[in-house]
Amino acid sequence: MIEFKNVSKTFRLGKREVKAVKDVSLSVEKGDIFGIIGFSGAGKSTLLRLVNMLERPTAGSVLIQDIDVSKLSPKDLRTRRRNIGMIFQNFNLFNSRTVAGNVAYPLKLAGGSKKEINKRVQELLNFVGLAEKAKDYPDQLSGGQKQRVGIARALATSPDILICDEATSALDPDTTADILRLLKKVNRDLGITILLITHEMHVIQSICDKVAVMENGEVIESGNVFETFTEPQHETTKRFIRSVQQELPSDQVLEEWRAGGGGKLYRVIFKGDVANDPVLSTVTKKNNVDFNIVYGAVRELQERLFGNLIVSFIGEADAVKNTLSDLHKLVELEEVYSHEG
Ligand SMILES: Nc1ncnc2c1ncn2[C@@H]1O[C@H](COP(=O)(O)OP(=O)(O)OP(=O)(O)O)[C@@H](O)[C@H]1O
Repeated sequence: MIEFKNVSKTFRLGKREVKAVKDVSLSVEKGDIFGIIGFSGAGKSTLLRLVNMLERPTAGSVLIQDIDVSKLSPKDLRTRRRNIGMIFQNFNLFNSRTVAGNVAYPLKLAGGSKKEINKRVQELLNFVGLAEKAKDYPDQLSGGQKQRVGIARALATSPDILICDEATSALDPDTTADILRLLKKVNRDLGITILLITHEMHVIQSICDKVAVMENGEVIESGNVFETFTEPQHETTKRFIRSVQQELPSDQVLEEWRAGGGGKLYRVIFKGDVANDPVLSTVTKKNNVDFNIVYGAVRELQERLFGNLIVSFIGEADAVKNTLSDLHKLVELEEVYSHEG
């Protein structure tokens, strides 16, 4: 659907060159929710601007539905752009137009009767849950409602692709969750492929199927979200994952655990089907060992479960040894902390 083939973009500022995107190759398939994550300056916005044809690549090509967009005539470019909806961090609404007026704007540009436009606007406002706000102005809306208008406007011309530029970065956590749910609905119910950029790992974790991690203009890691999350290869990816998933218990929890006698702590990682099974209780029961979950979480990633628990085992030394050996065969296990009290 969207293919970056060895794409580079270099900006020239007088004698200085800024290599914003370096030899990026990525494939976004139809129906994907594809997230590009990176710290500020990584090159994410430049990559998006190459997709909506606001920038041309210095080298390589960007194909959208198999068409090299850098080779299109200005007229074809305008037609193609209608096929790509876009939403922004700061919503970019017209404050002088009503909610309905904002959503109607791209439809008026595309041409169409007043009746058709009104019907479509009503349909879109129903879809985003803002039908009763049609006559309000943007400054009468909350941030989340403004982004809903932005989404309705982006969907007006029935695009195949929706591009989201930090669409939830200006919103509070609850509103972010609402907007992410709406984006998922856009993807599932309308079959629209979504390409988003973000610096927030929880956005990737919540809705993306695939992810690419960018740093210094390069894609340093990419793939399925579940695999990337559970087996990150690059230190920067690990940093992003740590931002949503604490590696170790807090100092306070560790202190309480030390006060209770200490010992050794193990990280137990459950992936996919194993996360549904009572592996810990079965294995510890068999070996006559008790266990204590000091810290941890089981979360859902792409509708699969992923558990990361920090556990201590209490029992005879040999029994604990056997427990560890049995667990090794079933899940990922590593010693992460030791304190002899
Ligand atoms: N029009 C431009 N002219 C010159 N340099 C640019 C231009 N646009 C971007 N850059 C530079 O390219 C690099 C990548 O910028 P880009 O905005 O793509 O990164 P980003 O990951 O989107 O960061 P942010 O999240 O802060 O927007 C930066 O060093 C930036 O200064």
